[in-house]
Amino acid sequence: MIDLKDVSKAYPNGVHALNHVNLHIDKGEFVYVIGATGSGKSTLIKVLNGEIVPDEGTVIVGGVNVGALKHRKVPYYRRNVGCVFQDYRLLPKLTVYENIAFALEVVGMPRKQIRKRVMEVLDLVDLKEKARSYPDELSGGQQQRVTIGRAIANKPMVLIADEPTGNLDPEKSLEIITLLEKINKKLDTTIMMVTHDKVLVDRFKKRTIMLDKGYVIHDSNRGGYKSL
Ligand SMILES: Nc1ncnc2c1ncn2[C@@H]1O[C@H](COP(=O)(O)OP(=O)(O)OP(=O)(O)O)[C@@H](O)[C@H]1O
Repeated sequence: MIDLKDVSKAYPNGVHALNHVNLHIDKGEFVYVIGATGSGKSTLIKVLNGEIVPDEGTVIVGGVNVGALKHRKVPYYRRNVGCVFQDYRLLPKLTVYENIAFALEVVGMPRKQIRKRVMEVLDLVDLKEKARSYPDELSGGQQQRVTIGRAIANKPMVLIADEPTGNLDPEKSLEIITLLEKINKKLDTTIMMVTHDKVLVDRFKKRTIMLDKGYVIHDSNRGGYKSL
């Protein structure tokens, strides 16, 4: 599903954010990406979602050579890659229902189908009763569940979550990881989760990829910090 071959990226200031990264992630895998601040995690996400083009190497996601995409094709590609961020990024003037529906309107889904799909998604993220609420009427955990719902509404092949529990307390973090596991199992969505949360990584063990100064320094299937 995701294939990076010898991917390197340096920023104009000379920082080598990714160095000869090789990764293969199968369809349906759920992997953590960990590493100290500045180790290249966000840059890895950006080469995967087409935000930046690597200087060297190839990035293939679901058969698409992301680095070779023409600029105008990137938005179409992104429909297949759902993204969730630490800071939610919901539209404040739209309700929960409308926030999710909006993601489907922009891809041209017919109104009737949108209604059905949004209700399915609200059920999955367990927020049916909040459909008419606005983001600022929700807790952080609920807002993150809406964001996840919006990211998966269009049934992307890959879901990238950049520190999705970064602003949440341990109990809410647990809810989020459980929801992501449900999506991974039920929909077979490939998930890459960037995290600093040692407790989650140790408790919900998964393949764990560790970056350091732009290099992959560990890649362990056993999961948990102790396995690295
Ligand atoms: N736009 C940019 N221009 C110049 N340097 C950058 C840019 N973005 C990131 N960097 C540098 O590239 C390196 C990798 O940054 P990146 O944001 O990928 O790290 P990260 O692991 O996501 O860090 P964090 O955990 O703090 O989010 C860092 O040294 C950073 O300062």
